[in-house]
Amino acid sequence: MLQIAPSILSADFGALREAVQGVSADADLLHVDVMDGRFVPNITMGPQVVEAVRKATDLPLDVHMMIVEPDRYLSDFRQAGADMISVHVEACPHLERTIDQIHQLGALAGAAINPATPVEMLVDILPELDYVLIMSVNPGFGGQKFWPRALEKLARVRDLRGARERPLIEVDGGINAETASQAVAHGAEILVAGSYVFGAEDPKARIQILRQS
Ligand SMILES: O=C(CO)[C@@H](O)[C@H](O)COP(=O)(O)O
Repeated sequence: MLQIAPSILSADFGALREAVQGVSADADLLHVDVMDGRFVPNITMGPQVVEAVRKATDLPLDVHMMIVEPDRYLSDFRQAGADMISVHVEACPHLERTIDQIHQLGALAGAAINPATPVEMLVDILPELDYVLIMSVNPGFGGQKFWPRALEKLARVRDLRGARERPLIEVDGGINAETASQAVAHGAEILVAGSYVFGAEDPKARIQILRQS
């Protein structure tokens, strides 16, 4: 079943609780973008924000770590309420160990890859992943244009997975009504959407549109 994960990066941080509660009945997950100004050229939120969001909703929190040395912070984010944690292949020299650490903490583990990173990097670790996060923009900012070649990458992950149910396939960046349909047709099962949902007058209606994809 298709899951919709609004990204709070595009929410009004001055009214974050209201923004989160406004989508909680309609979304399946909440996506939380953690950026450090090193792995990506932007700085966003830390465990305190995750803790505040945790108190505002019962939805599973899908924390996307766009940081160097994520191993140092996994436990903090898990304690703050992260249910799913994805780390970047490009930031993890010992990805298998990092994924194992996430599992030891009791969270679902995902591997995220930038547009320029081939999905083949994941072949040997695929059976250990709960989800793969295909970036369809270069990470760092909301509101960017969908990178069409991400579609081939989604299809390649689906092929690599074969008949197995896991890892689930998540896509993030530039998702709107049109790109959502294309992404789902190529294998996406979790759609992350920031500006399309939180930039709208009626975020709930936008979630319903994405669900039709
Ligand atoms: O990780 C990121 C950006 O790096 C995303 O999660 C953004 O939050 C998606 O924003 P939109 O492209 O949907 O506006």
